[in-house]
Amino acid sequence: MRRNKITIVGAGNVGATCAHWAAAKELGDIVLIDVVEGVPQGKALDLMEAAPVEGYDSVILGTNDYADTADSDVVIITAGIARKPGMSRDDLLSTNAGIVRSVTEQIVKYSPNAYILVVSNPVDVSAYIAYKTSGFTPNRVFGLSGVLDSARFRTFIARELDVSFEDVTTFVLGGHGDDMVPLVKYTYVGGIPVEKLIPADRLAAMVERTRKGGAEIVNYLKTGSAYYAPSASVVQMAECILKDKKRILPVSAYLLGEYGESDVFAGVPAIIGGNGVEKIIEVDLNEEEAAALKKSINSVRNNIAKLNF
Ligand SMILES: NC(=O)c1ccc[n+]([C@@H]2O[C@H](COP(=O)([O-])OP(=O)(O)OC[C@H]3O[C@@H](n4cnc5c(N)ncnc54)[C@H](O)[C@@H]3O)[C@@H](O)[C@H]2O)c1
Ligand SMILES: O=C(O)C[C@H](O)C(=O)O
Repeated sequence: MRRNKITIVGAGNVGATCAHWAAAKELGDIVLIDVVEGVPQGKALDLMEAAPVEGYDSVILGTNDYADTADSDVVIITAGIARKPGMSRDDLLSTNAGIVRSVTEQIVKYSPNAYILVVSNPVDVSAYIAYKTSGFTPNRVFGLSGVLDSARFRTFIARELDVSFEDVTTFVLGGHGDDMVPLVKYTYVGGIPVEKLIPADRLAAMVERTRKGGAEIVNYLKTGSAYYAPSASVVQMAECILKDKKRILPVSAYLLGEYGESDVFAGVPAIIGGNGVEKIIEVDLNEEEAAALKKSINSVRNNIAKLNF
């Protein structure tokens, strides 16, 4: 029997931590690849040497050679630079666009049947680049945004109410930027609408904190951005594909008319299973929410317009 094979491109903070979560969940064998020689090899070996202690059976290979990634089932792209205090995610575009494009070319060459999960920022634009470069169908290329953003919102709500994190469900629409759209009206705590439990002004403050959640961590770390919650989030997306879980998760997906938008990536709720993005779910939005979504998607479009596609 063949094990699942997961390639993680970029062996930095997010990539290495993805390998950690994926191994701990025994999602399959893992290849960690980076342009820097020695780093993926060292981190992969270190992580594999934790296997006897932790009791997982994932073989973890570090490499600089794409031939080792051949026939991957899922590829997670984390390659590129991260922002520092004072920068926006969009400031990363000029560097990361070329990296995502060249990485995608290599992935497609060696793993023509893979699902590609994009993390590198600005993620909605990076996912667009990976999608166009790969030539894959849209269900097979999508990006990390809403799982992370909604995990932040869930965390703030759970701490406010001192309840289990697991009991809070919500989702976030739009691009993974400061104008993302957390949806209070679709937020529940143990099945109870959150608006019945938390006053409107407190919720508004939590929505704002969620929008700036990435920057909050960057301002603490100073040298880079968040990686524990991001890597846990994208590994959950990989798990949904590999186990055909059909969970409804907010992901950055290619829109073909949904929410009135086309030829753009943006965060939307979708069924994620063995066929990747199996169905995008459209929810009712009031005028204010629809306008906020349009604004957020327009900033993704402005960045896409800077690319040569
Ligand atoms: N979408 C999200 O929600 C989300 C969340 C967290 C981080 N990110 C983004 O993920 C990216 C990685 O963040 P990080 O904290 O791991 O950064 P990092 O600097 O720790 O790691 C990036 C790694 O990419 C490698 N790399 C650079 N060019 C490469 C190439 N051509 N091929 C292979 N590897 C290459 C670097 O050598 C480095 O090891 C950043 O762009 C960051 O903004 C996105
Ligand atoms: O904020 C960043 O630059 C990284 C990531 O997109 C995040 O939301 O943590």
